[in-house]
Amino acid sequence: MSALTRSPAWEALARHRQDVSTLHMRDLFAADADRFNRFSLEACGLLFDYSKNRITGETRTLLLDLARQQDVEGWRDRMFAGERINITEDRAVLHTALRNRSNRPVMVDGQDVMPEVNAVLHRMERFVRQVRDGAWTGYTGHPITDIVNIGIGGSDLGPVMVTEALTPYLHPQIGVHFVSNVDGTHISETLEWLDPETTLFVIASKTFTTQETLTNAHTARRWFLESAGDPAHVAKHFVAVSTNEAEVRKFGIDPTNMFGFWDWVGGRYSLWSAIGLSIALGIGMDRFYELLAGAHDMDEHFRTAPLERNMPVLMAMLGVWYVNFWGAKSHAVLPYDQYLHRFPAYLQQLDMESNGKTVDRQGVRVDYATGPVVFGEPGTNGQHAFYQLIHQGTELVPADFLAPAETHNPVGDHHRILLSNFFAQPEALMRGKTADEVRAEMAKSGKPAEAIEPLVPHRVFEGNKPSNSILFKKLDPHTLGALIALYEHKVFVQGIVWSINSFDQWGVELGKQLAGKILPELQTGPTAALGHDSSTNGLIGWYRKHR
Ligand SMILES: O=P(O)(O)OC[C@H]1O[C@@H](O)[C@H](O)[C@@H](O)[C@@H]1O
Repeated sequence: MSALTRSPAWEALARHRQDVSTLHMRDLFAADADRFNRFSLEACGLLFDYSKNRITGETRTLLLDLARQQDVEGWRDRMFAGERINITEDRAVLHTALRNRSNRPVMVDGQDVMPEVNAVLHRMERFVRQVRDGAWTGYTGHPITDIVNIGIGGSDLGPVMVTEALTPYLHPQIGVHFVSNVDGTHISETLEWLDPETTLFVIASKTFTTQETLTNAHTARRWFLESAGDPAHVAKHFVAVSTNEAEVRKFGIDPTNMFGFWDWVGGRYSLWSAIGLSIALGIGMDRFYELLAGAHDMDEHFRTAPLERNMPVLMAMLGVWYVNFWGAKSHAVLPYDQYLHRFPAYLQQLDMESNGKTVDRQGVRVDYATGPVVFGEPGTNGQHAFYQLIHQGTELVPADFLAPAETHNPVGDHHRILLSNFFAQPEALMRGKTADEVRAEMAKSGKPAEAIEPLVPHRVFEGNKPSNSILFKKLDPHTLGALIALYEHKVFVQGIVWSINSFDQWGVELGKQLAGKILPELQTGPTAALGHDSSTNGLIGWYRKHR
């Protein structure tokens, strides 16, 4: 058994889990009129209601004991202080410095990184202003009408999610597009509608060696040069965002058109860096600063609020409660805001790439579950698809419901209808419907008892299904910044509790290596020998016959 599962705080929670196993939230609410007040808090413009969870006051105390035992506060302070807590890559983890609007010095290896951070922001500011004002023109002297961000993973998911979320703030004359997939369909379908004379490509890659991104970037360059002819025009239409100046040069982008960042910014935490350039080009630099300020507010809350009133910590520990003590294997994120439709996909990388680990920081295999499978869709679409399983299936699926009080699109009764669903679903999950309630309801329809009884089990909802509800006034840049940072810190806290390194991603490498070996094999004739297992040989063989 690991030190964690033998630890006093863990064992106390395991015992407590037995004590509360028969409690139903319906009864907890009935017994305590103040439950909402006791289990909710507001910070950074977000109301976080976690009263619809399988918890009592004692559960919260014991969960926070576990957080303290695992030294969440110490690790948090080490992260903010720029210590190299990403031990397998020997790097600091400082996405918080990118949005440190207080400008407090942040030291890495004895050097304050804030002047460099601010210098890049100022360069971005100048460039963004020129492009948005039309002062930056393409090779025929016309202003830029379309931005294409070419990147993948953290160099795509954050920018695309934020750009979608902040659509109401986008420049009316500038379209922002994203190409990530190496599938030629993605770039072909994007370029189809664009004019090379007025298109600006942002090649976003921390390493500038990512196969998908470079393949797409070379295709974009060929497409551009087919019209522009002279490679000297590339400078007006291609900028790079990267930490790797040598590779940027090799690609043919002048470093004066490069926006840098640093190895202490993880890919999935990079939207706050120059990787956010496409966001800033879309919404403008002032709005981008508001996004940073929202995240900074959440950083300050996370850094200073006592654990009992600390939103990311509470959220994280509730996740630990379900994953480790109730056997939950997944977590649903359900935004009741169409603009947040890429939020679950973004969180999949943030959470699953960070905490999808089997060994602890010392490299020892863990004997407890780590990160859950994260999934989600905007409400109400999800309701008409997979909510059935959440309400009546055998799996326990804790869920986060998110919604704005105010909509950007006040059309008729839409927003009230949307919100009535947002309020109803967590209530239904919590309350459920008993067999007697089903019988009474069906009897009202005049059905005879013998017709009712066989249907009762099918119509019963056990209830007691946990959820968090997060409400905010309006989805604006500041609120979105706070919301993203909330989830970043949640994932951080869970990684600390599980004693894993949340900041590497070795698990993505093996597939890349094997694809590198297979690529040349796809060019050889149908009979060339293949050295894989029989399944992989069979699949490649079939492809070679049918291509
Ligand atoms: O920005 P880069 O270097 O092109 O990397 C893109 C993505 O590459 C993937 O391999 C990593 O798993 C992600 O974390 C990363 O965001």
